[in-house]
Amino acid sequence: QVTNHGVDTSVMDGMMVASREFFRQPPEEKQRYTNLIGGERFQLEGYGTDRVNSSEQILDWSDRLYLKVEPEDERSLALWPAHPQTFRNLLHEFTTKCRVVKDGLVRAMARLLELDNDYIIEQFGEKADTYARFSYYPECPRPELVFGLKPHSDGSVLTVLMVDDTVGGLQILRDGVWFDVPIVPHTLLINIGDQTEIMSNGIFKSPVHRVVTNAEKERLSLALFYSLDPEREIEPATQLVDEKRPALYRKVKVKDYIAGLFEHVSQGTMVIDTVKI
Ligand SMILES: O=C(O)CCC(=O)C(=O)O
Ligand SMILES: [Fe+2]
Repeated sequence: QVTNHGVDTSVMDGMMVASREFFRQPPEEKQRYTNLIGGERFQLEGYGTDRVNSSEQILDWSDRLYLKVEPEDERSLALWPAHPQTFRNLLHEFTTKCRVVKDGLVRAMARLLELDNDYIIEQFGEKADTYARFSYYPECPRPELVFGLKPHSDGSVLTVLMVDDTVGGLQILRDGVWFDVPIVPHTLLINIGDQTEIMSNGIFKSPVHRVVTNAEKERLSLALFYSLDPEREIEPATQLVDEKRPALYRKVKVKDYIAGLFEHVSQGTMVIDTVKI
């Protein structure tokens, strides 16, 4: 959890208010930004649920808006809500500020690993992808039956997460036990993702987490997933591999890893297991 992050509270609050306003609109308004091309072919970006692969798949109790925010010249502005009017500017502001937070964090992580300060920054590459995922979890009449978001670890290098400051629901798995993540208003939660686990050769671990539903209250969160350039390959840093500690993960193309992630998330399995040696 970071507090002195430099992201203005007005931008944070504004972003939450604008997002809530977007999700509270009637379905036909939100459908303008649908993630189904021609009503059927799934694309990652846009409004809707995850890709549905089979009728057996267990869906999450949530509404999603997924937008690519970086590289900036790859934004699909047509999918960025035009209502409320403040939405686009706030998202631009929020991501600009969070980028600085992320840069500071990955430098600190590189130092902790005794790598070059800029080791992780350089791994990101010129065309590093950042996605924003807005998750809106409506009140759920039968919270014991369904997750807001199934157990998973993030496929990113790291995730910057802004959560509702009145309703909990995020839980993290530690030693086989689920713990509630406490809510501290105006902090940002930082989650280590699989790409850091791989680069650090397992020194950092990406935690498994989930969101439980709530019978009385809706909940909103915004996650920024910072990921390497999809065309690059990722592997443990050579400085962290030797005879005593061999590579624990094989080299993989980032794009393939992310594709695997969505496959596994829909089935409730862990993609990181596919690259473990
Ligand atoms: O809604 C939350 O608090 C968590 C969201 C999350 O874990 C994700 O989007 O990957
Ligand atoms: Fe997550």
